Amino acid sequence: MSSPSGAGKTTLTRRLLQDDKDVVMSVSATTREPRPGEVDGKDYYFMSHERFDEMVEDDKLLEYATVFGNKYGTPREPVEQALLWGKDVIFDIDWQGTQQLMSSSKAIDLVRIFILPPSISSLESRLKSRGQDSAETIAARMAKAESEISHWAEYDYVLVNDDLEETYADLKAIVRAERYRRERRPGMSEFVRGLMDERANRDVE
Ligand SMILES: Nc1nc2c(ncn2[C@@H]2O[C@H](COP(=O)(O)OP(=O)(O)O)[C@@H](O)[C@H]2O)c(=O)[nH]1
Ligand SMILES: Nc1ncnc2c1ncn2[C@@H]1O[C@H](COP(=O)(O)OP(=O)(O)O)[C@@H](O)[C@H]1O
Repeated sequence: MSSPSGAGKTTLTRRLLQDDKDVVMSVSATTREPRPGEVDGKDYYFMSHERFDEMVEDDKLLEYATVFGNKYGTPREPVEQALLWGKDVIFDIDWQGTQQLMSSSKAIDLVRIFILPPSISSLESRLKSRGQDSAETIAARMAKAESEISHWAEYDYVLVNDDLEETYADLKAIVRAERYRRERRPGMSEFVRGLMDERANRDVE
């Protein structure tokens, strides 16, 4: 899931995590400072530039990018573990990370969702009302919004997060429908074979 900063990714993903036990969050590594209330290991793995570079060198990140002057990356191991357990993983990452996941890791079956704000002025007021960034940081995020938004057409789904309840219902519908895609139902061939066998047996009887 990607969006310009402040469009509502964190709010939406937190709700989905609470509601859906088959979904886990990919907790990113970052060199940015924690915001008030953010918890290390839950919101992000906060770390120095040196530690981050070590993770890159050791190939411990599935993707990484520089956003607003800080580095952000997706730790590989927890994602691979969660997928092995049959979980769905949400990535709250920018367009650069999404492109890298698409091109590099064939093991990850990706659904890309882009969240747009209803207007630029509401984006700004949401960043201000979040009350966690300085005026300078908010200005930098607003300046970056246009370039993030320009990547919207690279995504499978695009949601305009005007009414939160409606957007959340749409997000849940997407997740639900995607789970029924034929290619994600490996047990289905066997099930259908069973149906055919049952039918053939009835012919014999
Ligand atoms: N490529 C990449 N981008 C990330 C990762 N984690 C966070 N981001 C992006 O970095 C940007 C800034 O995130 P953050 O500082 O938490 O501010 P936010 O935009 O208010 O959520 C957002 O666009 C995130 O989607 C990551 O692991 N990889
Ligand atoms: N549909 C919405 N209507 C009004 N405010 C919203 C909506 N969605 C999110 N917000 C608020 O906007 C602010 C930014 O949302 P957040 O989820 O932190 O965005 P992001 O993770 O994309 O930066 C938060 O204060 C959040 O409560």
